[in-house]
Amino acid sequence: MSTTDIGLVGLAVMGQNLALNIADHGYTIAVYNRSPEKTNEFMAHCKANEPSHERLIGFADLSEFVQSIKRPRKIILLVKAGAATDATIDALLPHLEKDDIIIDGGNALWTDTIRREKDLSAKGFEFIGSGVSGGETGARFGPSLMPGGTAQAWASLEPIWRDIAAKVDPVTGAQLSGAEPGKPIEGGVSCTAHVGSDGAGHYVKMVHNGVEYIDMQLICEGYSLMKNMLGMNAGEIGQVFEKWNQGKLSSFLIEITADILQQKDPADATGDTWFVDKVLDTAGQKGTGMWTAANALELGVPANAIAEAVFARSLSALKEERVAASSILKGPTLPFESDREAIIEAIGDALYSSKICAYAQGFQLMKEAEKEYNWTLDFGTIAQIWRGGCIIRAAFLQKITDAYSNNPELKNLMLDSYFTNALHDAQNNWREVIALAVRHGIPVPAFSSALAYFDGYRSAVVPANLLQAQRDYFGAHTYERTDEPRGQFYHLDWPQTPRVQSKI
Ligand SMILES: NC(=O)C1=CN([C@@H]2O[C@H](COP(=O)(O)OP(=O)(O)OC[C@H]3O[C@@H](n4cnc5c(N)ncnc54)[C@H](OP(=O)(O)O)[C@@H]3O)[C@@H](O)[C@H]2O)C=CC1
Ligand SMILES: O=C(CO)[C@H](O)[C@H](O)COP(=O)(O)O
Repeated sequence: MSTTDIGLVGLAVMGQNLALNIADHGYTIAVYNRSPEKTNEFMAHCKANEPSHERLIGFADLSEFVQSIKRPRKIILLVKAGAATDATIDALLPHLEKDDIIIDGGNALWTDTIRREKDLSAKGFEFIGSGVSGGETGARFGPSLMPGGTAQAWASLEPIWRDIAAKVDPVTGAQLSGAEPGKPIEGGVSCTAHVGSDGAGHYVKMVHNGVEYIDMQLICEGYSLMKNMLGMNAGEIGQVFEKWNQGKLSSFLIEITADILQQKDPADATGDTWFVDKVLDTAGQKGTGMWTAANALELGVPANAIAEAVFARSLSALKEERVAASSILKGPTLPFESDREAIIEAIGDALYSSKICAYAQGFQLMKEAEKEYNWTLDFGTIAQIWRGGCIIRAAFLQKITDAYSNNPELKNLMLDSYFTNALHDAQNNWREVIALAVRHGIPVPAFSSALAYFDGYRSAVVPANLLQAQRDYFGAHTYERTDEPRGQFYHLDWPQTPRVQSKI
C-alpha cells in the first residue's frame, strides 16, 4: 500500500536536510540513496536525534521506494548535477506511472532541465526543475525554492514547497528565525513561487549563484583592502563586518563573514592565530557562476562584474604560479597615509555600490533570457523569494522587490530612484577606494568592473564609433552614422583614393 506523501532520492547534505524539513512539516517521506549504507546511517541518526523520525521511511530497494509513494507520485532528486541526475532519472523511469512528478532540486544546467522536461512529458510524466538555495541550514529550516515546470505540476507540489520554504515578514522582508528540529516556523510569507515553464527555475537559481559569486568576491575585496592596505587583522576586520551587518549592507554573507573573521584557528592551542589566515587562498567552483557568465556572453548582456568574480576564482586557483610570479613581478610599496576610519567607510560604500551594479547585471540577464527562452519572469517575485532562505538573502532584496513593484517594466535596477540616489551618494567614496587600491597595487577586479559598468551604462557616447570604423576598415563591416536614421548602413572604400562612402 502507498503510504508516503513524497519521496526523495539523494541523501548527501542537501537531501538529508530537506527530507527532515519535509518530515517536520507533517509529511511522510520515503528516502532512497544509491549507496544504501548512507540511507542506513541517516535513518539511524534520525531515530536517535530527530523528533520527526517516524515520518521518514528509508528504502534500499528503488522499486519498493517508488511503490510506497501516493499517486501521482512526487519524487525529489538531490543528487550531483549532470550525468548523476540523468542516471537517477533512468533508474526511476521503469517504476513510474503516468502523471508522476520528478522534482530536480540539484544545481542543474537549465538547458538540461529543458531537455529532461521535454523527454519526460513525452513519456507522460511531469518534471519540475527547482532551484534550491540555502545550503545545509536552509534545506533543514527553510530554503529559497525556485521551481519551474508546468502550472499543473506546480499546483501539485505547491503546498509542500510553500510549507518547507523559508518565511519572511510580509512588511520588512526580514527572514523569520527560530526554527528547531520538529518545530518549524509558523506564518510569514513563503520564499517560493512558480518561476516559469521548463528550465526557468534552474535558470533563476543559476543567476542567483552568479550573483552569489560576485557578492562573495566584493566582500573579499573589502577584506583584502582592510588587511593589505590598512594593515588590520582578521578579528578587527570581522568587527567592521559586524557593524556593517547592522546597516544597509546587512545580509547573510556579511553576517557569516563577520563570524568567520573572528574565528581563531582551532588547530592552534595558543589561540593566537586567526582561522582565516590558515585557509589556503584558492577558491573552488562547481560551475553555476561560470554558466551565468558564459550565458551573459552568449546573450550579449554586459554582466562584466559577475564574470570578473568567476575569473577571480580562476586566478586564485593558480596558487603556485602566483607564488612564483610574486618574486618576479613587483608592484608599488606605499605606506597608507589617509584617515583609516574614513577609508573603512568608503570601502563600505564601494561594496554597496558595486553590489547594486552586480544585481542590476543579474536582473538584466534574466530580462534577456526571458525573451530568448520564451519565459514570463516576474522580477519582483524573484527578488521576493530571494529575501529569505538563500545564500544571497539581504535587507537589500526588499529594495529590489519595491523597485519592481513601483515599476514592473524597470529597464535597469540602477534607474530606480532608491538605487540611483544610493549610487550618487556613494560614488565619490567608491572611486576613491578603487584609486587607492590601484595606487597600492591591490587587486579589486569586482569593485573596478562594477564601476566600469556604472560609468559605461551612464555614458550617452562610448568609443565604439572608432571601433566600428576599425571594423569597417579591415573587414568592410559597415557603420551607421550619427546624422542619419538608425538601421541605415554605410561603407567607406578604404583602399581607394579618394575614399568614397557608399550606402548599403
Ligand atoms: N551543498 C550545497 O550547499 C548545495 C547543493 N545544491 C545542489 O544539490 C544537489 C545535492 O548536493 P549535495 O547534497 O551537496 O550533494 P552532492 O552534490 O555531493 O551529491 C551527492 C549525492 O549524489 C549522488 N550521486 C552521485 N553520483 C551519482 C550517480 N552517478 N548516480 C546516482 N547518484 C549519484 C550520491 O549518491 P552516493 O551516496 O551513492 O554517492 C549522493 O546522494 C547538487 O546538485 C548540488 O549542486 C544546491 C544548493 C546548495
Ligand atoms: O548552490 C549553492 C549555494 O547557493 C551551492 O553551495 C553551490 O555549490 C555554490 O557554488 P560553488 O560551489 O561553485 O561555490
